[in-house]
Amino acid sequence: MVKARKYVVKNTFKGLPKREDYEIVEYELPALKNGEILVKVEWVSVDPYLRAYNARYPTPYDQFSYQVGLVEDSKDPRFPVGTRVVSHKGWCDYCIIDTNDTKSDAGKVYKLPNLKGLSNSLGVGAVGMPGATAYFGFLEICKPKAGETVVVTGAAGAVGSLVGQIAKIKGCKVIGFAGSDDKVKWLEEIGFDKAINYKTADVAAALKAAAPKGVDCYFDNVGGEISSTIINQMNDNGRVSVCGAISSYNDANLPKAPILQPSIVFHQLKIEGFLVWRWLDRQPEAFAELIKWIHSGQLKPREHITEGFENIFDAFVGMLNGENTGKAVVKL
Ligand SMILES: NC(=O)C1=CN([C@@H]2O[C@H](COP(=O)(O)OP(=O)(O)OC[C@H]3O[C@@H](n4cnc5c(N)ncnc54)[C@H](OP(=O)(O)O)[C@@H]3O)[C@@H](O)[C@H]2O)C=CC1
Ligand SMILES: CCCCCC(=O)/C=C/[C@H]1[C@H](O)CC(=O)[C@@H]1CCCCCCC(=O)O
Repeated sequence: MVKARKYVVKNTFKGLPKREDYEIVEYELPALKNGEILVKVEWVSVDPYLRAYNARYPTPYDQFSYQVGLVEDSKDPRFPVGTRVVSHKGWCDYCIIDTNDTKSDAGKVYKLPNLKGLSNSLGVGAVGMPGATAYFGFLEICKPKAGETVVVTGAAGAVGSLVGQIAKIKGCKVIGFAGSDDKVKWLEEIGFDKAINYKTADVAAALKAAAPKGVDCYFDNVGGEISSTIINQMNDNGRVSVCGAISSYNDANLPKAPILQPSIVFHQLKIEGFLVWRWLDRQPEAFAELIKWIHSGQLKPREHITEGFENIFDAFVGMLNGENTGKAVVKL
């Protein structure tokens, strides 16, 4: 018998999630049935959607999330012992996965792509859901052209830092907004043409100075007032990819932001939201390209690593508070 631990969400969050909203449950895993695998979890992801989706699920529920793990026992010949898998089984140290389970909206378990020597943690980051989000959400919706000006918010995070670097690969001028001077410094080191600390700058004036000819593409990770300010500086036929709205995930009531309709109409903007699942069947294409760019040095994924099962909650809240530069992951 294998003893396992998992985080159970006990409460619907109010504001920033609190430790007492979670309980760590220890239990014994049952024997494997046909079509099941036993996985020792190695990397767990903490992501903004864990906060954003909380109100949709009646409590208690097991904290879902992406994870990378090693198959230690198997009753499915497609996943032999020793295989590394990516699943959405969440914050736990051991789990049993039904390989045919399609219940999770986040998709079925799959084999970790061949990362050709890169860290397996990238399976929940640059070569996982956040990587696919940056790749498809930017390229398919913004359809950037070389020479265009691209703005990214949440620029030093998992998705934003990849979007900015992909935009540079495509020959664009890239401006990023992030929440600290250290993040700004790193973004300029990895090739952003300009990075701006949105907590200390006059956002409208700083953007006007950085993009005097206006903005062609905006990849929106945060929503709220800063997004309205950016959209109000867009050029004719500009494209906005709305990826998320982390500035409001802890708010019970949505904050007000300046009106956008005049800019949308006069500049004939296209504003489109997306969920990365739209391109699930094309995920291997994104992963192959992202791995190639990382190996060639054109894409530098950074990770903010927390160690230990007991520290997953702190890593989650830390990410919501902006402590991460790059992808926030937990090593078990
Ligand atoms: N549509 C889709 O399919 C998907 C959407 N997403 C969305 O993409 C966005 C980025 O996710 P991800 O890259 O994983 O997370 P990040 O790695 O970017 O981590 C979250 C970051 O958000 C920033 N942040 C926190 N509060 C605020 C605030 N009030 N205003 C502005 N920024 C804030 C912090 O950076 P800072 O220090 O700069 O404030 C923090 O580091 C999220 O909105 C997420 O929900 C992610 C995956 C898929
Ligand atoms: C305004 C809220 C926007 C939230 C955007 C966001 O971060 C979305 C993330 C999803 C992404 O499209 C693909 C995912 O895996 C994320 C959602 C996962 C849903 C979990 C469902 C739980 C389950 O069925 O097990």
